[in-house]
Amino acid sequence: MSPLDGRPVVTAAQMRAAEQLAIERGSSVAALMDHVGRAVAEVVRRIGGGGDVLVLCGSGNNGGDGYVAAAALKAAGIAVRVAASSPPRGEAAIAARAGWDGAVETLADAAPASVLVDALFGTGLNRALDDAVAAPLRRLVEGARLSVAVDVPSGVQADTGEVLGPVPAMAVTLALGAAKPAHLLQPAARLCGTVRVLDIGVTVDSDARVIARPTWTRPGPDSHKFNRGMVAVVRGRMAGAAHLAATAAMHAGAGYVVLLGASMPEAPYALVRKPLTDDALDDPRIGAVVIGPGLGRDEGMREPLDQALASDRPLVIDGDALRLLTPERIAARGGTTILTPHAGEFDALFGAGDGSKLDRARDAATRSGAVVVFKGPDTVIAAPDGRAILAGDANDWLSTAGTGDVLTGAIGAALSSGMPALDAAAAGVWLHGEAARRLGAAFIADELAVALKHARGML
Ligand SMILES: NC(=O)C1=CN([C@@H]2O[C@H](COP(=O)(O)OP(=O)(O)OC[C@H]3O[C@@H](n4cnc5c(N)ncnc54)[C@H](OP(=O)(O)O)[C@@H]3O)[C@@H](O)[C@H]2O)[C@H](O)CC1
Ligand SMILES: [K+]
Repeated sequence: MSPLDGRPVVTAAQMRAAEQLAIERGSSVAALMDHVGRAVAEVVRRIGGGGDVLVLCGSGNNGGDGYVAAAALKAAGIAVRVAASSPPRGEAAIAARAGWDGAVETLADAAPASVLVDALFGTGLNRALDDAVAAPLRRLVEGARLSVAVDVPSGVQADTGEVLGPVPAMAVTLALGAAKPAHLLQPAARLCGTVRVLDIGVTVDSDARVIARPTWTRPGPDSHKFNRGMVAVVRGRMAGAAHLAATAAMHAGAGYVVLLGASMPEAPYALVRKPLTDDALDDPRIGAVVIGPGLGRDEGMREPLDQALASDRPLVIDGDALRLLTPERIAARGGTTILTPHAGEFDALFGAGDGSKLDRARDAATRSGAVVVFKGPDTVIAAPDGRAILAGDANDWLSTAGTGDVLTGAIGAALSSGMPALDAAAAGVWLHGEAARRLGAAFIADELAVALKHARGML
């Protein structure tokens, strides 16, 4: 059982393919199910505190895992009961059911136990839970001290993170073999509780991963202000937003941050202020140009945006600037570009779509040729080559003005240090998330920008 950080994220189809490969190499569905069920039982035994257990089993292989787990718990001396929504159907699940020598109660009649194991539906969920399942599931979860979902909470669509029906929140979810998008994407992720990956003896790989603590070198004896990273932030109509981004870039560890479009010195004096002259972006030491926070969407702001797009410097584009662009225009730029849209900006730029957030972010990255940071309560970072990084579990208190500007600045700092774009975007998202976690509640964006330094100090 291990935490999610840096682990592959696979769809149900990818998981089935990995399972198929394991079978071709000599395993079988029954052997995998046996492995899974025993591993689930071991975790439940460890975290269940010796309490009695009720295992809910569905008709498919998720239910099969449940029967094996129940038998293994019983063999370990735990008081365990089983209730089923319907009889097992597949060969392996039928065999697993046969390995359980106790009674099988109906869901509607089952009494709660201190530990509930939800093995009703996993990656095979294909429609909303009907009331005959949803109502007892809720009652039994509410009646339990601890609820553990096998693979995904039943009612959660593993690939998209959609929640099909009124699904109760679980305390722990044991992701089998690898994380699925639903463990990171909202609204499903909120229902998973603590997610741990359970090794099931199947090798999985994917071009999507869970965000992990970044590798971001600290300053050394050879460091100076320019080789630590120089960030140029273009100021627009709302000076405060660019100021927040610039402050964030400084506290994320950039060596030199210049605010372009301002000339009067004011605190903080470490922030260099210069006018946005025609050659302001030509300085080859600039490692990242940040444009968009508080830029303004009026025609007058097209000029600085054109200047930024025309420069050969790596670019981070946020906020208002995203409203003045098209994916084709960004793709035509060439060079390194990172876009940081929230849902409204994303829809305006790429169109509203009905795919999963992961699919939509990937599609946007392909179309724009940019790394796309599709931010929100869950954040998907996608690169044009198909790689993706998922960050769940954001602090809800981030839903306040200016926190997006801080993220843009943090990403600018990472990019200016010379990291590849996807890594820089992920480093900024990680730093931002960690700073917010440390601040706790009701913080403001100004504090978040400063708190980046504490998160940076952890690296
Ligand atoms: N991936 C692996 O390596 C392993 C995974 N295991 C476990 O298997 C499940 C996936 O099992 P699967 O049998 O494909 O699917 P489910 O158990 O999730 O669902 C079974 C069937 O249930 C029906 N269904 C779907 N949604 C509903 C609903 N809302 N209400 C009622 N019934 C529903 C559907 O059948 P239909 O014919 O009725 O459409 C599903 O097919 C995975 O999550 C793991 O837990 C293995 O144990 C081995 C290794
Ligand atoms: K389940």
